[in-house]
Parts: sequence; C-alpha cells; structure tokens
Amino acid sequence: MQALGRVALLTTLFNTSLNTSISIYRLFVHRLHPFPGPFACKLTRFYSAFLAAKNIQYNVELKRLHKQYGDFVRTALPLSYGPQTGCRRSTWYGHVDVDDTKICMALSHDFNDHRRRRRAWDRAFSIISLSVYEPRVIAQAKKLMAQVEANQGKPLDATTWSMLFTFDIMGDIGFGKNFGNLTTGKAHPAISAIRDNMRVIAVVSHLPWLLNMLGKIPGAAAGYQGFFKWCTDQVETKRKVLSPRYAFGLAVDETSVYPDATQQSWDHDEYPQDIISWILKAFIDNDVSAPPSEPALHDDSRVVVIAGSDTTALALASIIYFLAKHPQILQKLQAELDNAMPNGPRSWTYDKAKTICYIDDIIHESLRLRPSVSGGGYRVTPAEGLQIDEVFIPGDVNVFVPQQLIQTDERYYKFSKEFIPERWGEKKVEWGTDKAPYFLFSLGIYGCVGKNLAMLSLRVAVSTLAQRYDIRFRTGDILERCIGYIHHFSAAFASCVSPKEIVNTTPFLRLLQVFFILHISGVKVRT
Ligand code: HEM
Repeated sequence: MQALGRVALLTTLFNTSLNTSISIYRLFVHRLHPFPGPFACKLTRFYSAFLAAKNIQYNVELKRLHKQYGDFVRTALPLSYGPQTGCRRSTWYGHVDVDDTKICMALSHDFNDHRRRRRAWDRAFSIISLSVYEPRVIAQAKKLMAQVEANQGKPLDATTWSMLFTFDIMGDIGFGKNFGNLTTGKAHPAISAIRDNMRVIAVVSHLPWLLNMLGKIPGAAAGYQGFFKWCTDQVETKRKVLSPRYAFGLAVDETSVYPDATQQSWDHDEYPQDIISWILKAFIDNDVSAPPSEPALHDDSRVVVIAGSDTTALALASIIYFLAKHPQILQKLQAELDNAMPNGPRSWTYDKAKTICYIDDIIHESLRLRPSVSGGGYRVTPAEGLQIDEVFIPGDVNVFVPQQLIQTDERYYKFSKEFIPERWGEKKVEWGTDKAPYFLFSLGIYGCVGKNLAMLSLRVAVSTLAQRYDIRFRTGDILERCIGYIHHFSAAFASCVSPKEIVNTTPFLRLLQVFFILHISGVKVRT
C-alpha cells in the first residue's frame, strides 16, 4: 500500500512538473509566443477542439478571435497559398494515418508522392473527361427539374435536394453508378454517414494525433465501418466490371448486365468513363500515379464520395438561398437566360448557358460569402520561415487560413458582407476584385481537382432552375432568423446550411407554385 502511494506521488510529481515545464515553454519560450491569442490556445490544442465542438461552428469562433486579437492569432495564421508558396501540408493531414502509402492523395503529406498521385486525378478531370461527364450532369439536372415540377405546390427541401442532385452526379461521374436519389426522392444512407463522419472530423481533427490514435484502437472506429465498407464495395464492384459496359453509356447495375462479372477482367485500353476508373486504371497498370496500396485506393474512393458531393451540394443550396433573398438578381439572371435562349427551357443548352458570365458571377459571389470549405487547408511553413508583410512566421509552424473571414474582409471587398455578383463582372476593375484574395477552391499544387466538375454542375443546375422558376422564401419573415451557417470541417469538404424557406413560381408556367425549404440536414436546427 505504501509502495502504491509512493508510485502515485512520484507519478503526480512527474506529470505536474512535466506539464508545468511544457506550459512555461509554450507560454513564454516557444517561437510563437509573441503572437497574440487566447491563453488556453497557447497551452493546448484541446481548446481549439473545444471551440470547434461548441456549435460545430469553428468559423464563427475564429471570427471572434480575429476580432479580438487582430490578423495573426496564435492558433490561426493567415498565409498565402498559390504556386509560389513554400508551404506544405501540415500534421493535420495525418489524422487518418501518417503513412502516405496507406492514405488518399487528398491527405498525402509527401510533396512528391502527392504530385505523382495527383496525375491520375488530373486525367480524371481533363477536358476530354469533362466532355464525357457533361451530358451525364445534364441528365441529372433533368431529373431534378422533373422532381420540382412533380412537386409543384408542395414544400421542397432545397438543402436536401441539392445533396440528392450532387450525390447522384457523384455516383455517376465518380463510380458510373446510379444511386437513384433523384428518382426516388430519398436520401441514400451514405449521405448521413458523410455528415456523421464530417462532424467527428470537424472537432477531433484539431487533435490529429488523437484521431489517428483512435483509428488504431480496435472497435473505436466501428461507427464508420459501414460507410467505409460501402465505399470499398463500390471500388471492388468496379474492379470486376468489363469495359464493354461503357457501351451502355449511363450508369447501369453491372451485375444485371454481367451476372458473372467476377469472371471478367479489366480492359484497361478503354477510355475510363468515371473518376474511380481512372484511379483504378492507374492502380491496375501499376502506373506511377497509382495509389500505392489497397488501403490508399479505398481511401481515395472515400474522397470521391465526400469531396464529390457535399461541397457542391452546399454551394448549390447557398446559391438558391441568395437568389431567393435577392429577387432583383434572379430577375437579372432570368433576363440574361431569356436573351440567350428566347424559346425558353426547350432551347436550353449548356453551350448557351455557359456563355452567360452572370451565372459564374453568382456562383463566385455565393461561394465568397459561403465557402463550402471554410478554413482552407492546414499548412506548415517552409523551414526558412514565412514573411507576410511585416510579420515573420518561423519555419515548421502549422498555419491555416480562415477563408470566409478573408473573403468577407472590408479591406479587400467593398460592401464585403453583401451579395453583389456584379463585383465579378462590370464592377470588377472599379472595385479591384481581381486583386482581392479569393481561394475557395484553394490554389497551387493542392488546389481542388474537381473545380471544373463543380462549376459544370452548378452552372447546369442554376441556369435550368432560374430559367424555369422564380425563387422566393415561403415566409419572408423567417429569413434572417434562420441565418446560421454551419461549417463542420474547417479544412476540407463539408458544411451544412440552416433552414430557409423558398417559394418558386415559374415565369414560363406561371400557374406553378413550388416551395423550397432549405433546412439543415443531420445537425440540430438552429433558429
Ligand atoms: C463547390 C465545390 C467545391 C469546392 C468549394 C471545393 C474546394 C476545395 C478546396 C478548398 C480544396 C483544398 C483542400 C485542402 O487544401 O486540403 C479541395 C481539394 C480537393 N477537391 Fe474540391 N471542392 C469542390 C468540389 C469538388 C468536387 C466535385 C470534387 C470531385 C471529386 C472535388 C475533389 C477534390 C479533391 C480530390 C481535392 C484534393 C486535391 C489534392 O489533394 O490535390 N472537389 N477542394
């Protein structure tokens, strides 16, 4: 008993002195001690996780911190991205595994490994690949419009429908599969798995070592296993599919076409028709751009599912919200659509729609105010440090950019909190928009590989929707009350919007009344 007491005493003494010396070091000696920031943040990353967990709104907490401490806050430091930056991925990207051979390209730390693997993804998003995807995105938009028409007069949940739309695009373009969300109107179970996954990452990724450790404890990640297995199954099913199935064009259930699909081999001479086939092709061919292992391949598939759907869904839901809030902007867009396509929806083509710059201006303005990836990617400064104006940040320091804060900073954007798409068009030079920081798809080597697919999907959805319908809130007075914007994931790939109600009436079918209700999915509703 006495011995036990001594061990306890010694352990307490050891831990107390260890923690005290670490605290003194972090507070007064650490290279970053001159940077202002909350006391607790200087001591432990648990405080950041605590802030993130409060309402799963780390961006709001960051706003408060920057207001209090200025541009540079210890725990969140702005830096420049772009091709010239010497910054690389930080330890944040090790939250799944620190071994690059086991994780997806989107989390790979090693500069050369990432650059090598990125090539397979670049092929999947080349101009030729996008021309293959384009009619399939349009086909999904047609299904969305059919649902809107079929539900006239009834409330439509625009957040959910945005997700159903982008999830089906991801299914087809990502895996060559039809997940049928837009046909059934029911959300695929993987959608709630994505949200759950993101919610955990939003909080625990502030402590990447903890997430990493939890992943290694048997059973600790049991909650994810269903989703992980589902993603793995998508890849494995794909691996068994013969190339002639591509002759069938749009997604088909391959087992119905090739009941004995397991017996078939991969024809790698075929031009792949979806993202995962490009990655698989590299893998099967042992190409230099291939994922280095089976776990890495399967982790890549999870990136396709999550990055390929949630980001664009949030962007679309936000755009619908802004169009409802600003009817004069919707009218201007409709006038431009009518001008380019005087015969209405029947004369709609993507070639005509994409010539309307105002559509892109609306998309950019919406993403400026409501970026789908609110925090930007976490980076580590180069060994020689980083000079930003008069501030020097030492080398090997983890930093990240609060994207939404910068993109709504009055110093860079006039009327920065207002939705003014014209700042990207006729006011661009006068307001200096082209010189303002804007990186919603990130920049440089780690920039979004899916940007062109996202823009294609958004252009198609916004133009077809606006051409057919007026959009307004069902009850205008709830608008501001419902504002709340939840970013689950400060560095990548997830967010949700809160409840909004929208009413649509169509200019072409004026008798129609369609209600959109934008409401939060999977997260407690905030009013
Ligand atoms: C509006 C929609 C989208 C936005 C705002 C967006 C934004 C971003 C951002 C900011 C990054 C950098 C993250 C970081 O630094 O860690 C990124 C990376 C990435 N995005 Fe997107 N994204 C969108 C849509 C898509 C789509 C549709 C895909 C298709 C699969 C996609 C796939 C990826 C991938 C694979 C990466 C990692 C790139 C790399 O590591 O080199 N994204 N995205």
